[in-house]
Parts: sequence; structure tokens; C-alpha cells
Amino acid sequence: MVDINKYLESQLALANQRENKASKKDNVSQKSKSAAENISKKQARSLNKSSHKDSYKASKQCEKFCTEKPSTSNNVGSDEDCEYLPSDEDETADLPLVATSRTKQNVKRIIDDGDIDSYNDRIRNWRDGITAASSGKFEGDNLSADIKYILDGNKNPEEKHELQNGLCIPNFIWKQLYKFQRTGVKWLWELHQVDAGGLLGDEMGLGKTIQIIAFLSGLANSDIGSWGGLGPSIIVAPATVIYQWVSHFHYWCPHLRVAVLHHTGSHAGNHNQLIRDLHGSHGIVLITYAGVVKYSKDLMSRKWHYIILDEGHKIRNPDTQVSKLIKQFQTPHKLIATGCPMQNSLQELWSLFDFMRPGLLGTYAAFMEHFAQPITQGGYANATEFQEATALEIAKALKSLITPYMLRRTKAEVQDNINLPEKNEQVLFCALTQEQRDLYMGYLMSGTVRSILDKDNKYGEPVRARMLVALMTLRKMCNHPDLYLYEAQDDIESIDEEKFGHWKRSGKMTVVNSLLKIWQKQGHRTLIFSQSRAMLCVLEQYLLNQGFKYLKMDGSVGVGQRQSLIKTFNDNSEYLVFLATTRVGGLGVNLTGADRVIIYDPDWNPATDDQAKERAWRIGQQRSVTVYRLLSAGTIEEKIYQRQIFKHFLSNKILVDPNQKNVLTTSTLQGLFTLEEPNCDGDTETASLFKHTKVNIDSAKAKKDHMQLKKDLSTQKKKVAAMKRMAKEISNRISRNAKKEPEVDPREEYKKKRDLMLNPPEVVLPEINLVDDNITEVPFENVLSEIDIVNMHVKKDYEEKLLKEVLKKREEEEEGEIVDDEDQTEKFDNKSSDINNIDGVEPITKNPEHIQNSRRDPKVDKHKNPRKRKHSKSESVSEAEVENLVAIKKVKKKKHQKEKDKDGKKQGDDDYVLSKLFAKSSVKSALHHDEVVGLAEKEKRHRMKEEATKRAKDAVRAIKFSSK
Ligand SMILES: Nc1ncnc2c1ncn2[C@@H]1O[C@H](COP(=O)(O)OP(=O)(O)OP(=O)(O)O)[C@@H](O)[C@H]1O
Repeated sequence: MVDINKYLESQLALANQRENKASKKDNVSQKSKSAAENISKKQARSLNKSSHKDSYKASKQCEKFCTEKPSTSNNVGSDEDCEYLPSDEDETADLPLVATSRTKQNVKRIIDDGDIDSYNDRIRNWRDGITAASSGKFEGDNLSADIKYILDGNKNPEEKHELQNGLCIPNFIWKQLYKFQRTGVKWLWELHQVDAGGLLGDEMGLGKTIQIIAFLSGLANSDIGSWGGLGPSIIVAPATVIYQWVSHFHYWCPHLRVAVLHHTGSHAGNHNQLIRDLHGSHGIVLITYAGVVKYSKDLMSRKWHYIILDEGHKIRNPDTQVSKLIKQFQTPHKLIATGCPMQNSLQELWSLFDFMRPGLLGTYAAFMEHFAQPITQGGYANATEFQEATALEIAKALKSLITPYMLRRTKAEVQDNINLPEKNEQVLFCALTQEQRDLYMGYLMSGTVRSILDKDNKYGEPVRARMLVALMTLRKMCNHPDLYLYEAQDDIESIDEEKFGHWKRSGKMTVVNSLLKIWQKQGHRTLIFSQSRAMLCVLEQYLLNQGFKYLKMDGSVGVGQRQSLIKTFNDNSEYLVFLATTRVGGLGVNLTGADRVIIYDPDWNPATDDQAKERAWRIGQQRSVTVYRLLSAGTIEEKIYQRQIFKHFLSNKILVDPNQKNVLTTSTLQGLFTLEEPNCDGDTETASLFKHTKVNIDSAKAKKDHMQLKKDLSTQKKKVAAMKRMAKEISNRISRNAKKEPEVDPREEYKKKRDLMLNPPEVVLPEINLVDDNITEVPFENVLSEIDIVNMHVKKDYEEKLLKEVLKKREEEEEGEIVDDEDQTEKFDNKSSDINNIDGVEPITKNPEHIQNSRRDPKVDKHKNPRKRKHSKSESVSEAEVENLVAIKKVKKKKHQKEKDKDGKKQGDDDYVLSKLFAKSSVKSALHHDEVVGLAEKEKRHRMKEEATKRAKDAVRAIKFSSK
């Protein structure tokens, strides 16, 4: 007989063994398991409490755990900083004026014209300023564009530039505009004349604000139309940039009254009174998107001339209250300004056009069926050939439908005008720490995740809500284990404050730590963006501990103070870091004081991250910019990045090139809830998908470059020290002599300088505008793109021939360059093997195309600068005819070489930083972001096309000229 007790005991022992084996196999600690259990219970409770129908509420409930951390207790919760939520939820908060103590320092507020007395004071000061500037006595600091115009030696600030059909733009603005911005103003004027709405979609940082202000100022200065110029208008903008508009208006168009309809505005009293006053004086109401919801009834009770939506993609979701309300405004003119007209899906484009050109894209249902669906379908990598062909044709049709009402220029297209410094953008795949890995795995095995992946859904809860919560939890772990553990903890007392948020416990923070330390030494200033306020607090604590001086901007900083905070950072180089949430600090603002950007965590919406990084790389930036997007390797963050790439592809297909090819397939639900191990090459999924874009580092060369740079710096330092000594000696001598010589009156000095400014020695100024507005008749549809004009007039085969010629010429030039650089290439080849010997770094195969690209410097292409070309007569003469020409070429070549060397060093700087990170194994691999989203390739093609087009234009001109 079998002893039942013995049998049971043996079974129990076996079961225990199995369990132990299993737990050994899943490699997850007890701490991780209990944290996952705890959090699963808590999340289930919070889901039960919230409405199951509303997944958004559920995810917010979860988010609360994070924002309730002790270190953030002084912060006010705000929808602006919705942590980790898909970004279709927008900033809608009407925030009270609260600022952390650190942000209060040195911050001077910008005052709008809501209060009539302060408006009158400002106008009086401005008029006094004009008088003072005209008589050479201006000493104030309230500089406006017209005063600067006088100080620059121009006598009459009333001079105007007249466009066709009578729009008069003050010269002090017109002369400041870049050529492409002038085209933008003309385009706005064309739209105005045909009563059409439009979308100014220039890439971020190209001065959409200034183009709109120049145009409005033109209207205000011209007696035209039923309003006799500019009528009362509304500008809707995100809270963070509302005061940026005020300061831009005060600078460029000082006489206009612009008032902020928001509780931070200077107007005290009834808002209806303010609306009435502004309406009566043809002023401008500046209002936030949340403000439109609040005051829509009062605003809509009057007729307005213009309604302009800055960052108009805020109405991309047609179902939100704000979109619906804004579309009810019946103004004759409607404009949208946004650098990201399409972010996630085609429905967004429909929504924007539904505001400014209702009916153009049909009804929502028809658009989705006939346009959106086939284009999206044809975009997947597994689409059939027919689906692809259909998508291409429909995308082309859609592009040509919207083109007349949308003007979009990229930075690459206008680089010759604006001369932006280099930008290097990379995606760094950071290793998780052991603790993060353990927690991640533990949570993947928890009940919450199991219930999501359960096909039968026997748990009965809405999957979307649970999924959002689970994804947010994983993202917290990727950022820092404590964001998760704090939430999982039952007992807050047990939290070890010493260790809480320590940088060594997070892979990405380890990378940040290394980056900041190197950059501090190199004299760079950094913007750090995170989706999450809790993460910002962890980062803030780190910065405090390390003694880095920083400023921080999130939803808790009052709307009225944000602009001043930004100015403080830009003006004071003592602040090394600017911390901001992506939603608050990433939209519309100018943060050119920094030249390094870290995007700490990716957003589902690529435009949110793109917006953030563009804060530094924009007009006004003097230094080359490096952007690092941090991703935790193998985690949910990689999947988010892959979604970003797909969305990029979709918007490029409509806005840029319908022929764009996709590389990604649809991802599965299971795929989101995995932790991928690197493959045999050490790459995770994304890195191996985009292997061709991998960053190649010659660590030995990087080190050498770095040492050289250091040496240069120390030589420079020595030179500076010697110069200082000399300066001291000279100043001693001067002070000895000073007793003998009469003192120079500083007023006399100033007078002399002013006289020189007012009557400068005669210089022949280069003519900037190639086309005279008064004599050129440019039909409306053609103002959109000069390239299109030529394309329409020039035969296709002729174009192809030109293209071939250009390509041939390029090849020849490149060959020349390659021969020049052969020695260097050899060195590169020999040393590139060094990096393969570093621990934790996978072997890197050199991509010859990448090396070639990095050698090519578009800035030095002599055909690129139309201004120079116009005045360089020597170019039309052969070298043999003009002796000096060779010398000019040589000089140019030297300059070319110098610029190349400089860029090489900049690149070396970045390579050095990366090689350090690789050496520490904190970064697994790195990709070139621009190449991943296909932009680099596109830019290359664009430049080629541009060159061919320019030639075609010249040819057309030559033919016209010859027939005269
Ligand atoms: N012609 C110009 N002269 C001087 N500064 C300019 C000019 N054009 C633009 N800028 C400056 O460039 C910066 C970017 O301009 P602006 O904020 O208008 O860009 P944007 O296209 O609206 O960007 P975003 O899409 O990010 O809001 C500003 O600091 C602006 O003052």
C-alpha cells in the first residue's frame, strides 16, 4: 500500500523543486515579484475605481502615483504634463501663477497691453525712444525694430516696402526678413486677396511668428479692405508661448495693442470690457487654447478680421471640444502656423484643413475612406504592389490638393539663407541596470500583463485601459526604478532617502551623468526634456547633488513667468542645464542658449520629440548642436521609437515625397510586452533594423582629436594669458600716462560712434532681393514654390539631362575630394578596429556612404550662395583670363579645408563623448536619427534637385534674355 502522506510529501517536494527551477529560469528576484504583485493589485484597484469605459482616466489615475512623490509636493498638478500619455491629450490647463522658489530668481515679467495705462506708457516710451534715437540720444533698453533701424543709420523709420496690390510693409521689418520669409509674407498676402485660409508649415524655428507679424504689420500700415487695414484679430497659442508673441509684437510692431486674455494678463476687471476695447481699437487678443473654450461665447459675439492658430496642430483631433469651438469662428481669414501639420495620422491633416479651408478635403467620412485608408494601407512593408501603387497615386493627388494652401520650407531648403550651424542627432540605446532589468522582467510576468495578453479576456476589464497603465509602468522603470518602486511600495517610511533616485540605478541616468560631466568640461549647455514631471524631479535632485546650476520649467511654472525664465537661461551662461517637460518646454519657445539636447524619454508622437529638439537648433543658434535621444535597449521605448518612425514615414509621404518607402511592419501586442535581448551582433531590434545608419566611431581618432582640441585650447589659454599680461602692462602704462593726458569725455566718444553710424563710409551693399516685387507678376498658385514654377515650364527630359549633368559634376567633385582625403581614410581604416577591442562594444562595420557624406560640406558649395554668385563677376571669366582667380580659388579652398577641419573637430568631439559611453558599456549602440527617418537621404536628393532647378532657371532666363 502506498503511504498517502509520504506520497503527498514527495509531490510537494517535487512541486517546490519545479517552482525553484522556474524562478531560477525567469531570473527574477523576490523583491521584483512582490513589487509587481503589489502594483498589479494597486492598479487593479485604481482601474476599478475609475470608469472602465474611459481608459484615459485610468491612465491618469496611475500617473497620480508618480506625481505624488514627496519631492514634488509643492508642485501643482496640471494636464500640461500628462506623463507618458499618448499626446493627443493636449495642454488645456488654465494654470494659476505658481513657481518653484528656484524659478523665481532673476525673472523679469513681460507685460502685455491689457491694462490701458501701461499700454499708453509703453507707447509714450516708444515714441520718446524714436525721438531720442533720431537725435542720437537713445539710451533706453526698450529697443524695438524701428529704433534699431534708426540706430543702424537709417533716417526714416516710416519708409515702406510696397508689395503688388498695395500692401505696405515697414522697411525696418522687410529688410530684416530672409528671402524665404519675404516669400512667406507675399504668400500670406496672396491668400488674403483671394479670401482663402492657409497653413504656414515651415519647419520649427524658421520664423513663422515674424512672417505673420510682418504681414499683419503690413495690413495695419495699409489703408485697404473693409477694415481699412488690419481689423481686430485673435491669435490662439499654447500657454508657454503666449508672452513670446507679446514680446515679438512689442519689438517688431510696437504701435499695435496686444493683450493677453488670461488671468496672468495685465488687464484687471471684466474680460468683456477688454474684448470690447481691443475690438474697438483693432487690437490683437492673445489667448490660449484653453482660453478659447472659456471665452468662446464672448469672443464669438463679435466679428473678427483674422483668427490665427499658432501651433495649430492643437486642433488636429477633430473630436476635442477646443477643435469644435475654434471651427465655429466665422472670420473671413483663418491661418494656421505649425511646424508639424501632420503628426500621427491623416485624420489630423483633415482636421486642420477643416478649420481653414472647410470642404476642401470633403467630409471626414469620405476623406477617411478614399484618402486616409488606402494611403495608410499602402504604407506598410507588407502591402501588396497594387496597394503601394494606389497609395502613391492617392498621396500625389492629396499633395496637389493641399499644396496651394500650405507653404512649408525645411531648414535644409533654406540653409543658404539662414546658415544654421551643424546638427548631429543620434539615438542612444542605453543598457538597463541589473535592478531595472529585474523589475522589468518581474512586471512582465505579473498578473496585469498576463491579463492583457490573455486572448480570452476572462478578466472582463477593458484591455485598452489596462494596457495603457501597464505601458506607463514599464516606461517608468525605463526611466528610473524608483518611479516604479515608489508606486509599488506600501510603506513610504521604508524608502531609503539616501538611495532614492540615485543616478547609478538607472541606465539612462548613468548616460546623462557621463554626458553632463563631459559637456561641462567642454563648455556646452544642455536642455533635458522628459515626458514626466516625476522624472524631472529625480533629475533635479541629481543636478542639485552634483552642483550643476540649472533652471526648470514644467506645468507648475506660471504662464506669465515662462518667457522670462527662458530669457534668463538664454542670457546667463552660468546655467548649465535647462530641465523641462516636453509638453511645456518643448513647444514654440527659443532656447538657443543651449547647444546640447537630451531627450530623456520618447513620446508616442514623433512631433513632440522633434518639437523639443528644435528649441535649440533654430535661427539664432551660433554653435553646432548635438541631440541625443535616449532609449532603454530592448524595452518598450524601442517600440515607441519604431512607431515614431512609421508616423514620420506617413507624414513625409504626404508633405514631402509620395514615393517614400516604409520599412516597418505592424507591431503586435505581445511585442510591446517583451524585454528583448541583444542579438549575436549585440544589437537590439531597432539597431539591427537600421544597421546602415549606425554611428561609426573611431575611438582612437576621437581621442586624438580630443587631445588635439585640448592642446589647442591650452595653447589658446596660454595666448590669452599672454594677452592678459600685455593688456595689464598697457593699462598700467595708460594709467601712468593718464595723469598727463586730458580725460576723454564718454559722451564725445558716443557721439563719434553715432556719427559714424549715421554717416557711414560709402559701401556698395549687395542687392538682396533677386526679384523686384513691383515688376514681377507672380500668379498666386506659383508663389508657393519657385521650384514648382520651373518644373512646370521646363520639359521633363530637359530636366533629366540637367540632373545627369549635375550628378556627373558632383561625382567629379567628390572624386577630387576623395583623392585629397585618401591618407585620412587610410588612417581611419587602420584605427577603426580599435573600438572593436573595447569591452561591451559590438564590432562596427564602416559604412562608406556615411564617411563620404561626412566629408561633403554643402556650405562651401560655390553654387549655393545666390547672393555671392550675383556679385561675383569673376565666375563668368575663365581662370586663364584672370590672374587672381587661382588665388581666389586657393583661398576658397583653404577656407573650405578650414571649415572641414572645424566640422571634423566638432564631429570628433561628439565621437569622443560617444566612445566614452561605449567604453563604459552604458550605451549599447547608436543610430543617426535623421538617416533613420530618411531625411538625410531626402536632404541629399533635395540639394541635387535644387541645384538642377537653379540651373534650369538660369537656362530659362538665358533663353529669355537671348530672344530680346
Ligand atoms: N529675420 C529674422 N531676423 C532675426 N531673427 C529672426 C528672424 N526670423 C526669425 N528670427 C528668430 O528666430 C527664432 C525662431 O523664430 P520663431 O519662434 O518665429 O520660429 P517658429 O517658426 O515660429 O518656430 P516654432 O515652430 O518652433 O514655434 C526667434 O528667436 C526669432 O526671433
